[in-house]
Amino acid sequence: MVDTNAGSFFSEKSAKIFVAGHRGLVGSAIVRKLQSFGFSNLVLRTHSELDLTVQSAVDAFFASEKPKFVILAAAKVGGIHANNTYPADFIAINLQIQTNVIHSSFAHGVEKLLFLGSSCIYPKFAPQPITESALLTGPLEPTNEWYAIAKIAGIKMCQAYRIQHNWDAVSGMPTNLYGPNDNFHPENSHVLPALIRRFHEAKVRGDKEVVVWGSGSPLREFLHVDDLADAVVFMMDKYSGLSHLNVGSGKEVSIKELAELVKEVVGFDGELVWDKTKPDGTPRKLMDSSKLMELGWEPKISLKDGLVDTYKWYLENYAMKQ
Ligand SMILES: NC(=O)C1=CN([C@@H]2O[C@H](COP(=O)(O)OP(=O)(O)OC[C@H]3O[C@@H](n4cnc5c(N)ncnc54)[C@H](OP(=O)(O)O)[C@@H]3O)[C@@H](O)[C@H]2O)C=CC1
Ligand SMILES: C[C@H]1O[C@H](OP(=O)(O)OP(=O)(O)OC[C@H]2O[C@@H](n3cnc4c(=O)[nH]c(N)nc43)[C@H](O)[C@@H]2O)[C@@H](O)[C@@H](O)C1=O
Repeated sequence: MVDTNAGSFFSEKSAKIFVAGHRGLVGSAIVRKLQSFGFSNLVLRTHSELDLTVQSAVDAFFASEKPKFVILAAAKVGGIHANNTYPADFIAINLQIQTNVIHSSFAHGVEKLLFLGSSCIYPKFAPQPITESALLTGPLEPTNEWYAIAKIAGIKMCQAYRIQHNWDAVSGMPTNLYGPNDNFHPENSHVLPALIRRFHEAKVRGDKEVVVWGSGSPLREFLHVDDLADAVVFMMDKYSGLSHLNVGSGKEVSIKELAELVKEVVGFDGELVWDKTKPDGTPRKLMDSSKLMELGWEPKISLKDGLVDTYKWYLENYAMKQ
């Protein structure tokens, strides 16, 4: 279902847009993309200025700012270890943030909201490539089911408000993302930034080997965050329907292939050692993003180019400060 309201976003470059989570990997890329298109009235709040888990503060913010559009890129986010270690945080914080932001957006007259979920919403053994219709057809991957349940609730909340109130809330489900402003924490980050940092630090120290988690056999689909930001702005303009939409590159690599590529880009010339005591997680999660692609969006940045760009960003902005 595609609504007739679609297509007006680009004609409203001075409309007030609240980008929640604007300092994160995704939020910062969305801000860059909106600014590059000439959107000039962005409302931004850091976590310490506005804690989105506090319902009264969120409601007061919407009552006074009254944004016209909302892009929800604030969440408790992390890789396989963080999801597996802090399940209470992942379910509770995400349910709180998204419930507060979605409800207050509706209550204070926001015209359109875009919610971001993740490919982990799908069953662990969903048929590949995964279509939107695979949602709620089987058990989830245990390492991230708490986060996935919160994200599924977010999709359903957007759908419920559309059905009951005819309100324009849409959901995008990105695949594994990477790029500038990623989280490079050694344990809590996702695989790609974790490996950039580990290979870089090993190169600097002159180590002979680098430890990589799991068996190396899981397959993952990676998308550069600038492509995701392009999809988000595209959806704000062109999409207004009940179904969530997958946002992926359509290309997958094994973790072993990824590790070899990061090793090459960073210039580490030692060996890889696999720590099989660490979980592999989902064996494969390639999404079918044809619904979004048929509307006219396409990814542009290859994994190799994106990795080179992200390692450059890491060297200039992160490694320098350690
Ligand atoms: N990274 C990925 O690979 C993927 C991400 N996504 C989705 O994209 C969205 C953004 O993720 P990403 O950019 O990677 O995450 P980041 O951790 O990089 O950024 C999250 C942002 O949310 C803010 N935030 C967290 N808690 C609160 C709070 N209580 N109040 C206000 N702000 C808060 C953070 O602020 P602060 O840092 O100050 O706490 C930060 O700016 C999420 O919905 C995520 O599920 C989906 C698929 C893959
Ligand atoms: C986006 C997605 O991200 C999470 O799911 P995930 O795809 O499993 O994420 P990941 O990037 O952490 O791991 C991918 C693979 O890579 C392997 N791996 C090797 N070495 C390291 C390593 O050093 N760090 C990490 N994190 N993983 C490593 C790791 O063992 C796994 O096999 C969800 O929890 C959830 O947040 C979500 O939606």
